[in-house]
Amino acid sequence: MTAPIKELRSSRIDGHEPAVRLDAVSKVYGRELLALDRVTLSVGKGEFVCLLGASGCGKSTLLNLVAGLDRATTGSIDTAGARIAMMFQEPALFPWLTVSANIELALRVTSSARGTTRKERRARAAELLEIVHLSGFGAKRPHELSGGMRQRVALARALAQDADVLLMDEPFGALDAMTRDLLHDELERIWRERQLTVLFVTHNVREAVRLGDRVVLLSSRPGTVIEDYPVTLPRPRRTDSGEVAELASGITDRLRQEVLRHARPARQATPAGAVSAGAER
Ligand SMILES: Nc1ncnc2c1ncn2[C@@H]1O[C@H](COP(=O)(O)OP(=O)(O)OP(=O)(O)O)[C@@H](O)[C@H]1O
Repeated sequence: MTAPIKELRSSRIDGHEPAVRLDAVSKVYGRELLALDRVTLSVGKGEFVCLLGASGCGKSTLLNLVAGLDRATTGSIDTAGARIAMMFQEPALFPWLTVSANIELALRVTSSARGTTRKERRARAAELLEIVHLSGFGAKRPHELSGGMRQRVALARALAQDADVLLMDEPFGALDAMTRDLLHDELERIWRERQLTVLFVTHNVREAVRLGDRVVLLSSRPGTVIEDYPVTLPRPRRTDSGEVAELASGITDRLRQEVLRHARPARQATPAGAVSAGAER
């Protein structure tokens, strides 16, 4: 029998050895657009941290900086030599390649798979497809799959990179609630089995509570950490459970307060409807 997830997790999280550490990180775009303002945040090895905040508060910016796709203006980011993979709302698969070939391509540039033969990469791709419950779909093209299946392929491709840290930017934002629920279960299983560290951006407060060990709230732009909620509810959780709803409701109130605080002066200066509704989603 497998041990309850809570027990398995605690031994890895209690040490709090950081996998990702941001220290007073600021990001200025151009001359004066301050997107992030002295963000300090630590994500422990094996921890699942969800990042919430109003639209435009700098969540994607933060992930891009951690991924090394862009540089912080000031402050420091330490990823302790971790291998990092990123997943977006769009699966961004190559449409002319089969599902298997999309994953094999990722394997070709992964150091641990370097020097392997095509046959070995194909076998490894089949294993990864099995992990995301897509056995038998390797020969399909992306357009033959549903949105949820394409996101599973994107997840398999991220796993192909042998990552320790998975950065996820609203990966399930475009999916229907049922598909999203299934993917939550699968992501949780994979996170546990592969001992991943996950930093997960979402606009959906219940999704954050469903998945996270912690839910970190950023202020409206410039983004800075304003709350850090530990989520101690036992796993697996259900998005529609009373406990998840209760905690999510408290976080939503805080988020709404923050959005309104920021929106009031903007309302006077911008046309009606221009104020973000990010917190409502
Ligand atoms: N490459 C860029 N150049 C200039 N400004 C940028 C760039 N990327 C983001 N910004 C600006 O930085 C701010 C933060 O953007 P970012 O995309 O990180 O926010 P977000 O919280 O991820 O938004 P959303 O929730 O809507 O996806 C926004 O005002 C955005 O317009």
